[in-house]
Amino acid sequence: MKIGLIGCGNIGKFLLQSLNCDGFLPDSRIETVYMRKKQSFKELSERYGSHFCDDFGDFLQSDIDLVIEAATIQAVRLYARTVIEHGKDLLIISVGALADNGLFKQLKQLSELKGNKIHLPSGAIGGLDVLKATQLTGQLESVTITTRKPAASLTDKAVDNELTLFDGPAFEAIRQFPKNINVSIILSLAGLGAEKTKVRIIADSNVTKNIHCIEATGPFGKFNLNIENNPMPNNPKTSYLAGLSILSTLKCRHEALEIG
Ligand SMILES: NC(=O)C1=CN([C@@H]2O[C@H](COP(=O)(O)OP(=O)(O)OC[C@H]3O[C@@H](n4cnc5c(N)ncnc54)[C@H](OP(=O)(O)O)[C@@H]3O)[C@@H](O)[C@H]2O)C=CC1
Ligand SMILES: O=C([O-])CC(=O)C(=O)O
Repeated sequence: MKIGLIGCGNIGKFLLQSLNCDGFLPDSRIETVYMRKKQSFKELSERYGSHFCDDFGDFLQSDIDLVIEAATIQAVRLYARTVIEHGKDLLIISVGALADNGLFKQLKQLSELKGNKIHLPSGAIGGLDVLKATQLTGQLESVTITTRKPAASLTDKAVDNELTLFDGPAFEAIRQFPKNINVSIILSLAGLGAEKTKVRIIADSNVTKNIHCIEATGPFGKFNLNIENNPMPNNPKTSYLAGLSILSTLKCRHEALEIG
């Protein structure tokens, strides 16, 4: 699989290391990277062996089948449509962009029309299989996620113990915390939507992990998931699992046997 990557931050570099250097998926390689900081091109291309460019047209013209977005919600807004229009599959990790229902529908319709796939990895959480199964059969009544991160990842304010920064629906949570609560939108897409999915965001001066606690209820029963993620070394806001979930999505793309 020939991959194009948008964004070369924390997750982007993790993917370059995993695919191009460590060879975790032997048939997949990041061929081209689109990024804005031209001054790092030489060093990065020597380290990872990819072609780096700052012209999006050149990026799309390069020999790639799938584009991974690992940048920002704004980058999804800017580039996702064009990527699909050019007949490429697309993997989005800044999935909070899809809280915008108009954009979500547009990308879905466009990919159906072009015969391309859009992949939305589970990111820093799990349990989406449970939500999808129960939602499909009308068995899902409520979904809540409580996210607790080290205080400095969420706020500049001094926090003594813990401070609840947000308590409300997912669509508003991602508007206020676009770099910290993408998980609430993948949860919404799998379950009850961004208006009915409830979110609490807590800045905690006592934790070093990114902790997500999910609770779902309905006639099917009750589901609880508590995940304590180690953060990535260079961006404590982002959990290591988010990067791992992209690798897993890539691995499953063409497999004959599907688990979960
Ligand atoms: N779905 C999930 O569960 C999770 C999602 N995320 C999301 O994943 C994304 C990546 O995370 P992470 O790698 O940690 O973030 P980083 O901030 O480490 O890296 C993002 C990179 O994207 C680049 N970038 C920003 N805008 C653009 C653009 N328009 N075009 C090209 N490059 C751009 C930035 O470069 P520059 O220097 O040019 O600004 C930066 O290097 C974020 O949106 C984050 O919120 C993170 C964790 C979990
Ligand atoms: O990485 C995490 O734990 C969650 C996160 O930042 C996000 O959902 O945007």
